Amino acid sequence: MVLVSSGSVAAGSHLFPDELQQTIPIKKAMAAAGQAEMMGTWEKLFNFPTAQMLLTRCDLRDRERYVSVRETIFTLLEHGVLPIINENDTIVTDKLKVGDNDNLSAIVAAAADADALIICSDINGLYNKNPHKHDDAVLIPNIPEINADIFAMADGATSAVGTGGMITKVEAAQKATLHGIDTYIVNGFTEQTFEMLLNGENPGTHFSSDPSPMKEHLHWMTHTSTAQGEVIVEDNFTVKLDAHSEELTSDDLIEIKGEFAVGDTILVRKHDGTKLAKAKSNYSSCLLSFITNQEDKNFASDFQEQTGPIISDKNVALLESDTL
Ligand SMILES: Nc1ncnc2c1ncn2[C@@H]1O[C@H](COP(=O)(O)OP(=O)(O)O)[C@@H](O)[C@H]1O
Ligand SMILES: N[C@@H](CCC(=O)OP(=O)(O)O)C(=O)O
Repeated sequence: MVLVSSGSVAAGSHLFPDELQQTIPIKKAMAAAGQAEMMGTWEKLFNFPTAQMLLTRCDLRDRERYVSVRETIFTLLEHGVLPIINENDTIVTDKLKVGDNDNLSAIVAAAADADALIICSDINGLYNKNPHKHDDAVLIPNIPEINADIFAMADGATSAVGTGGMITKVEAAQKATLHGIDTYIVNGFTEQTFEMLLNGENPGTHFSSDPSPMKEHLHWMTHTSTAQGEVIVEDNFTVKLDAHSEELTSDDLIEIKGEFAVGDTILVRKHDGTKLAKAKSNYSSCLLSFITNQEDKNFASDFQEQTGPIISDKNVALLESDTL
């Protein structure tokens, strides 16, 4: 069991009673003060040891740090200590944060090789429309596949402390099920929920895991890692996932954007803006820009012959939607 818990901002808010507006610096201070109180509350409820892990997107998008996070989770579990994970709200900026604990929990579930992800909410599960706005909304007990129709049912949050409402929960379910993890959205306020879960019953909405999940490192690249830069390619370019073909050569490149090093994740994007794939770059942005700007095309092919392809087929994750 791994617990991803929100609550630091809410727990710390009473220490800042005169702040009518929760600005970002105030929220960060509330989180710093409230995180200890939140952990104290959990510790009082359990008769076994707990451990705190505070993460940011930076810790998860970097493969080395991600592997280190996994190692700590597994070590804690092996020693009977419950990892309690939250975002490190005190140091994150918009660029560095995951932002909501639904998506964070899906990333953690993937990192922990979880069998199931259980998202406890203030409502029984996903309804066909927001029940706080529509009296005739109906609970959907089983969702075999997440598609645009399912996303269309999900609306934002209505509570003062919730972030994302059902939208981020469906996003989390998509990340987890593609990793082969069964996902549940349940009501965390009722005891019956947990009795049913322990009996192997579904108390809310169950999203079935994908029967052919993505390979672990490709899932990480698609759903956790963020691209450090972009390579812009000709509009007629297609990514071939064939071990014998050159995936990307200098002839296909039009422009290099951003700064990235060897091993960083990059986005392969068509000139018309379409996102094609995320991939691990075997070249730095500096070297790729140099190669792209060479008049002598033989230079690039000679260079690649010795150094190898820009991206290799084993480290390419095709993108199906424009949202990742
Ligand atoms: N289709 C839907 N089904 C159920 N709840 C929905 C739906 N669309 C939006 N919501 C809202 O999402 C809320 C749950 O999300 P959120 O407030 O972020 O919860 P939590 O704080 O429990 O994570 C519900 O209380 C409801 O207002
Ligand atoms: N990390 C923040 C909470 C983030 C958040 O609100 O997430 P969620 O539980 O998805 O609504 C905290 O501890 O206050």
